[in-house]
Amino acid sequence: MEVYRIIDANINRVSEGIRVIEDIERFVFENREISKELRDIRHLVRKSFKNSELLRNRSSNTDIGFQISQKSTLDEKNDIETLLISNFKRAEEGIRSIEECLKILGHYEESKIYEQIRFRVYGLEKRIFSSTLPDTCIYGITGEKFSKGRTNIEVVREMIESGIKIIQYREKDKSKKEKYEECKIIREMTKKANVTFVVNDDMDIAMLVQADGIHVGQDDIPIEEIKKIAPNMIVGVSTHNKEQAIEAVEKGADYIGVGPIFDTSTKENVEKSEGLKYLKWVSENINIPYVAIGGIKKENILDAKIHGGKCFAMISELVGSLNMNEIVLSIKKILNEGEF
Ligand SMILES: Cc1ncc(COP(=O)(O)OP(=O)(O)O)c(N)n1
Ligand SMILES: Cc1ncsc1CCOP(=O)(O)O
Ligand SMILES: [Mg+2]
Repeated sequence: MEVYRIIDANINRVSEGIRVIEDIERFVFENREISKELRDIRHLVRKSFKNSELLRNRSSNTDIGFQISQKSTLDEKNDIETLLISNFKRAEEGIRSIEECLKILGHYEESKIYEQIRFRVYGLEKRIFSSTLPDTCIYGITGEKFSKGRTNIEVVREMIESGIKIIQYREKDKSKKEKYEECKIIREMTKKANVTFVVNDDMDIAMLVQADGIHVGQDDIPIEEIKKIAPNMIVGVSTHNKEQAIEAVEKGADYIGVGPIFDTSTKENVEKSEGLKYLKWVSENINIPYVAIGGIKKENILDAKIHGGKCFAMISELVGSLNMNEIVLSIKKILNEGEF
């Protein structure tokens, strides 16, 4: 029966799609937890039908889709992210197709199971794509004291307009209530502009305004605790040496702050680090995203890049500039990266 052929074809499609994602998570990102979840889903899909029923209706040599796919050049994937996206789509579409076929056959219970599988896959997709920073970025951080008379909100607006894609709210001189009110507004602004929004220190505020992430220091709430109550939130952790970096990765940080790279007077009682030497070590040994921070200016950012820097967090260089567009453009030009 034709409907069984559709189901059969889609079981293969889903399993293959998930297998590609699983291999990337396992071998490229070495994410044991996510690859295990993918393997479980793949096995569930493979075992969900009696093979005999499906195999009787299998006829791949007369499948016109196979002949089209052999000639197609549309599916040439040239980077890991594109490969992940297309295989998620392949798996999700396949599951949906199985769900619908099961309904036609009157198997409503089984169709519901496939619906649940589809939501598990959506959840994984969200986890994979929301938990990483872009490969290269300018990471803007607020600080009203250094903003030459402008408010945090005004500065954030300028950051967004100049194309910064990740912004952290850091404010050491305001009450909880004031910080909360500002974060609420910034959340709205960043959401509209598709900019990632991270809150420094205050987990309660991050949760209340539904920020994308929280950044914590070495003496703040442990990563594991944050993950328990907010599993989808990006967690960034400040690190100043190799031991802290390794520990942050083991505990499940989504990215680490690396620094201070250069001298800075923006942060009081700033920690010590081996700066560029530490950054180079991170670039060679740590396999999660990392953000260089501390005293980064357009005059020294190239040096940080040469030492392995890819994402650069800045406070005074950005908020202290009266022309945000100009400073961001000139930094991009120096980094010679074009689009961020
Ligand atoms: C991207 C990034 N890296 C490091 C820090 C510093 O955070 P923390 O150690 O919590 O110190 P304070 O910023 O709270 O003074 C950061 N905020 N962002
Ligand atoms: C928050 C923080 N953490 C380490 S250095 C630093 C301050 C960064 O500010 P600036 O970019 O002005 O040096
Ligand atoms: Mg902090």
